This record gives sequence, C-alpha cells and structure tokens, in this order.
Amino acid sequence: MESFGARLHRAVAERGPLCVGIDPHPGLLARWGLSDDVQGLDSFTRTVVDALGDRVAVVKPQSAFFERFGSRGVEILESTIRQLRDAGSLVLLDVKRGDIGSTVSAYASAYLDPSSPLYVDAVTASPYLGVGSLAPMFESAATHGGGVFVLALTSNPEGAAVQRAVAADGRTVAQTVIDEISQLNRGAEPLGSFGLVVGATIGDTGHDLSAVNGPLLAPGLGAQGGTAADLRTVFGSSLPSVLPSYSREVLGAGPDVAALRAAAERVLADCRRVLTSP
Ligand SMILES: O=c1ccn([C@@H]2O[C@H](COP(=O)(O)O)[C@@H](O)[C@H]2O)c(=O)[nH]1
Repeated sequence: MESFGARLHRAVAERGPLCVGIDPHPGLLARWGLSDDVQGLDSFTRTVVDALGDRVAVVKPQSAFFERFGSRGVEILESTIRQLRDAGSLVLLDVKRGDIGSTVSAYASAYLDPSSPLYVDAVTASPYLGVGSLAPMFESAATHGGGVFVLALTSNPEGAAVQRAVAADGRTVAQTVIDEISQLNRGAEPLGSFGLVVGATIGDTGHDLSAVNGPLLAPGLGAQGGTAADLRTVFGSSLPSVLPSYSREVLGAGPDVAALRAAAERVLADCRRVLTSP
C-alpha cells in the first residue's frame, strides 16, 4: 500500500501545491442562486467537483457544512467523496476529530478504513486530548495508506492562548505537538503521512518546524486575511512542505465553472511564486 505522504508528494508534483476547501456557507449558496437545503448543497458540491476535481491536488470538504443538514447532508458528503476520488483529487476531510483513544478507534474506522462509506485519503484531528490519544488514527492511516493532519497553530486568533501556552518542559503546547508528529514521520520518504495544520495568519511565532518531514496545511488564506506572501513569514525554511488551503477565496468565484478554475489557477500561481522562490 502506497503511503499518503508518497501519494500527496506525487499529486503536488503533478497538479501543484494547492488544497481547495468545499465550504458551502449559507451565504455562498445564496450568492450562487442556490437554496439553503440539501438540493442546494448537492448542486454546489457537484459544481465544485466538476470544476476542480480533475485539476487540484487536494480537495478538503468541511464536514460541518454537510452535517448541518443531518443524514441527507452526510449522504451528499459520501457522494462528494466518491466523485472527488473518481475525478482524481486526494480528499482531505476537515472534521477535526479527537477523543479518548477507544473512541478515536471508531473515528479511525469511520474515516480511514477503506470499507467505510466516509473513507477519505486524510482527515484533520485535534490533539487537545493528548497527541497519544490519536494513536488509533495514526495506526489506521499507516495500515491503509491514509494521512492525518493534526492541529498545531490554528489560523483563528483564539487558538494562541491554548496552543502557545508554555508546558512544564519550557516548550509551547504547539511545539510538543509538532515534535510528536515529527517523530512519527522520521525516516519517511519522500514525505511523511502525518501533517500539521499551521495557519497562514499567525505571523512569525518562532516555532521550529524543521524536523516535521510531513505536509504543512496552511489555511487562513484569502477570506481570513492571510496572503501568499505571509507564507514566507510563517514557514521560513519549511516552505517546500507547505500545502496552501483556500475555501471562500476560490468558491466565491462560482458558480461559473470557468471562473472557479480561474480563481484556483490564480491562487496557485500566487503561492507558487512564494513557495518556489529562494
Ligand atoms: O486553523 C484552521 C484549521 C482549519 N480551518 C478550516 O479551513 C477552512 C478555511 O476556510 P476559508 O474560507 O478559506 O477561510 C475552513 O473550513 C476552516 O474550518 C481554518 O480556517 N483554520
């Protein structure tokens, strides 16, 4: 089984370093002329898949916007995952799960076991019950070629009070998360399967990402105010591992398929300029 890190490395080489989120906000549905119900959700997601599924390396459905419609929304999420996979993009489900280990096992079955209807290439996870509690997800990902992106330094301003608190050994909480994920990726080639989420909005925080050897998902670009130029400040010498992530900035160009593609191409070009220049 090829690892997620290897699959992501290839997808980025072929399609470029970009993740586009599917976040069907009620306001976006309205701007696209769609109803705020499951029909509107279905039409929105089909258009995004049609526009971007065959050209963007990673697509990141935001589970909350599907769950808010209950079981019929989750059904559309399942179908969206299948459509994205058929179109050839990697699917990262932004679901930010975390719990005690025995419950994390069930989340691992739900998202990282190929027999599940919600099986995806990778998920986001919250480490705030302890990174070790996520072990069942890490094990399942390793077994089935999946990936896990663990929250480290999130893009929202409220995150800093928790994530930058200093632990007993003098490291910040975020640095302990970064260090534990780095251990999981040691020796992996061409790239580890365990990623971190580090917001593009956080500035230079002095955290050491140099040993991560895994993907660094960077949300917060566009609608939250982060710019491609900010990536240099936040990531420094770790820029080659960054996977920039945009949702509303790209989705706002819809529903026209050509306009969605043009928006994705524009942000990819912006990011490439920063990620590839010395
Ligand atoms: O630190 C984080 C972690 C996750 N997110 C998620 O990314 C998208 C951002 O959407 P935009 O429209 O590009 O602002 C959204 O799904 C968040 O839940 C994040 O923003 N920051």
